[in-house]
Amino acid sequence: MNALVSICAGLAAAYAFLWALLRFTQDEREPLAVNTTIPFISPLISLYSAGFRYWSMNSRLPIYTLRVPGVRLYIVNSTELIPQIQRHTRVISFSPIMIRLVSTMTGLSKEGHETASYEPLENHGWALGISRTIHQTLAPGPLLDVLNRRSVEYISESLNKFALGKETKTVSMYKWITHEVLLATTEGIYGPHNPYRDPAMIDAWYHFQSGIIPLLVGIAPSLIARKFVKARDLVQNSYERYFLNQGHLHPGTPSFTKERVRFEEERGLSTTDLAKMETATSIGILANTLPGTFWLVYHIVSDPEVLEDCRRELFSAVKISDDGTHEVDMTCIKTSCPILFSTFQEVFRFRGIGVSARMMMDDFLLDNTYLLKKGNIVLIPAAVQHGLSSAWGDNVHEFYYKRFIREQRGAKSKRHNPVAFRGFGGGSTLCPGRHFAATEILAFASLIIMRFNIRPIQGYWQAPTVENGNAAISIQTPDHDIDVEIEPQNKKRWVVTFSGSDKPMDIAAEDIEAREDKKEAGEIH
Ligand code: HEM
Repeated sequence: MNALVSICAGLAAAYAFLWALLRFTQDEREPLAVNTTIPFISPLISLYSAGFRYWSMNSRLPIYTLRVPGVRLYIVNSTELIPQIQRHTRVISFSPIMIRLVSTMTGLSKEGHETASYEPLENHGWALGISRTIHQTLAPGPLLDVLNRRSVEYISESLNKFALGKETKTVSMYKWITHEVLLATTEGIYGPHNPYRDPAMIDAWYHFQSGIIPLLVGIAPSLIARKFVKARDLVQNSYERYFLNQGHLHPGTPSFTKERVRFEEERGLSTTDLAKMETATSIGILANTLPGTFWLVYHIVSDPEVLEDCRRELFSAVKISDDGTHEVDMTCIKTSCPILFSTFQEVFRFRGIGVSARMMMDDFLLDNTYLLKKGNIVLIPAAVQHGLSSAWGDNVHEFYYKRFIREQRGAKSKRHNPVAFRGFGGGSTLCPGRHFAATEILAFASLIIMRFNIRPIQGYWQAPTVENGNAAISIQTPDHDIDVEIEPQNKKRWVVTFSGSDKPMDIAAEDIEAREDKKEAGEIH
């Protein structure tokens, strides 16, 4: 009995202490602290149990604080606050977070970590320098065209082979699509020595990807995340062989890879650390592109109206010669298929759940109202923006494939606020791979829907649930696969080309703004 009383008294004292600690350390100018029933613990329980749905459950306040052990999380819901956060890149910075993520996830050496941590807010430091190199080599234009062309060629050749032989094939749709796109992406990015040509590397990568969160926890990974460490080491060893064999220097390897490696080597990074860095980069390159392609194909083929509209639009861009050869330039598809492009954007709105993270480098009064304290973290969950009826209308919770077509809303009606579209993040860390990924995903989906009929084996389409997704990925992943029959529509010969273009697509708010600025300056019409 006495023991029970002592335990209860101890718990009550601990609770009172935590309550007082939270209350007296929370400045009243800071965003309101919520979920404080058990101070510092309740948010962890809620986040663990609700997963990505937690953010939408708390979307009423413009901004709020979650107090968790050791740090405050400032969660931003208001669309109006987002540009203000993205403008102040020195005070509200991504660089320290990026360095920590890369270092912890990959087990970078001490010297590698020092190199990566050098001057994180300055242009000559590693973080901003590598980001600049990546953005330059992935910007629309000739360098990106090389990358896109190789991926499109791979997709076209692979689908040609797939269409040969047996009339109808049965596949697990998610597994098949992600495998095709993984190879198309990495063939483009790593050139003729692509390490993913080895099936063991592919297996190891999938395994590593599923363990990012345990690896990021960073506490004794070789004990608590043993199997993921093993998979990560296999991926790293494979990359190390690629660099030692100078795969990155092959003339068929694009500037995106060449220039990044040159930048890292100039900073004295060892080949082992280079391979570790590349292991982290592989997540950015692949983890969202694979499920993104699956969802686009799924949302088109599972709805006869969407399929019909997209097919009609796509076939108007195909040239059919006298012998029946079908010829298509994927560059035209990007620019002349507004329904398909709107469906693509709707996929990333409807399925996009990324959370942009920034570190407070100093105290800052946001919007002259909210005090954000140095050393804490700002989070912008895309799921909140994507679920705002104020931004998207009453049908916000439906998949509406024509949502992004401007004419759809009438000439006079207002376009949706592009800032509320966060499928590719925003601000200084807006995904630089969006144009590459969009081209590849659109090319794959286009060829699939033009060349094949896809039917679910169970006789009807049922959207997979998405409860067990990977918190490190910016888009939902299906909990189970869908077995489908794929049948070629005809046996015609297809010639697929990619002529290239330096014209960016209107994917993010920043793309639209840049185009409108150019129009105003008379540079385009
Ligand atoms: C459908 C595919 C993709 C999606 C949905 C996606 C999404 C995102 C998101 C949400 C961010 C974070 C932005 C922020 O924090 O505000 C990001 C950043 C980034 N993405 Fe992507 N991404 C995709 C494909 C790619 C590809 C193919 C590459 C490379 C070839 C790439 C490279 C990067 C890099 C390097 C960053 C960090 C940017 C920086 O630090 O400046 N992404 N991406």
